[in-house]
Amino acid sequence: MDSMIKVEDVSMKFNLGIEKNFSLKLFFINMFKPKKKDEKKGNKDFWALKHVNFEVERGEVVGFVGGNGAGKSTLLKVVSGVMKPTEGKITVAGNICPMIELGAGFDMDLTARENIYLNGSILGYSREFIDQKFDEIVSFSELQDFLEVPVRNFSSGMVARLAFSIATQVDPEILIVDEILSVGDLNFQQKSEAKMRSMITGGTTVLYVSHSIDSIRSLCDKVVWLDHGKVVMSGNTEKVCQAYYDSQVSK
Ligand SMILES: Nc1ncnc2c1ncn2[C@@H]1O[C@H](COP(=O)(O)OP(=O)(O)OP(=O)(O)O)[C@@H](O)[C@H]1O
Repeated sequence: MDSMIKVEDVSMKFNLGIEKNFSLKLFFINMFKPKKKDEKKGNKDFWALKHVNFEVERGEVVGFVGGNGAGKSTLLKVVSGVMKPTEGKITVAGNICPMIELGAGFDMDLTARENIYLNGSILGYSREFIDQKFDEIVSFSELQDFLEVPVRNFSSGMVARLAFSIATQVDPEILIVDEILSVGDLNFQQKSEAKMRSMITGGTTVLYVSHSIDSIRSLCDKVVWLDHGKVVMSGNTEKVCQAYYDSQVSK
C-alpha cells in the first residue's frame, strides 16, 4: 500500500510558563526577573505527545479519540506542519488541508480576493491553480458581493465561510479535521458539513479528531486512542472504540 503519512517516534514538549501567553513584553520582563528554583531546573516542561508512532495509507480515514488534553489537537497540528515536533520525524506525501485554525493565514488588511490568493499560496498552490479554482471558491462562499472588501470588515462567520471555501474547493489529498466544523449561519453550516462528509467518504486521506464515538465509528477505517500524549491502542475501529468506551464507563 501507498503510505501518505508516517509519524515516527514523535514527541512534543511545551513550556507551560511561556508558550501559551508569549509576548515580547513578557519575554523581557522574564529576562530580568530572578528565576525560581523549579523554573531553573525546567520543571515547567510538559510533554503533550510522547513517542507517538503511526502510519496512514492513501485514502484511509483515521480517527483520533481520547479525553480532554490527551494530545489529539497537538498531534494534528504537528502533522499539518502548524507546529514543529520537539522530537521525531513526520513524513507527508501529499498536500494537506488543515481545517484546524480557519482563517489563521488571512491578512485582515487585504481584500477577500487577495486573501484567496494569499491563502492558496500558504496551502501550497500555484497562482494558475487558484485562477482555475477562483470562481468555485467564491461561489461556494456566497461572498460574491464582498470580493473587494478588506477582510477586516467581515463578520467572523464571513471569515470562516471564506476560509472554509478556500480550504475545501482545492481538492486536497489529505484533509485534517478537528471535529466536523460547523461554520457560518445555519444554511452554510449544513452545506459545509455535507461538503466535509463527502470529502471524508470520497477517497481523500483524512485525519479526524472527534469526541463523538458514533461519528468516528461511522466514518473511520482505523482509530488511534491517545491518553496523556501516548498511544494506548490503535487499529481496528470497532475494537479501539469499544476499548475506549469501556475505559470511560469504568471510570
Ligand atoms: N501551545 C501550548 N502551550 C502549552 N501547552 C499546550 C499548548 N497547546 C496544548 N497544550 C497542552 O497540551 C495538552 C494537550 O492538548 P491538546 O489540545 O492537544 O489536547 P486534546 O486531546 O486535543 O484535548 P481536547 O479534547 O480537550 O480538545 C494539554 O494539556 C494542553 O494544555
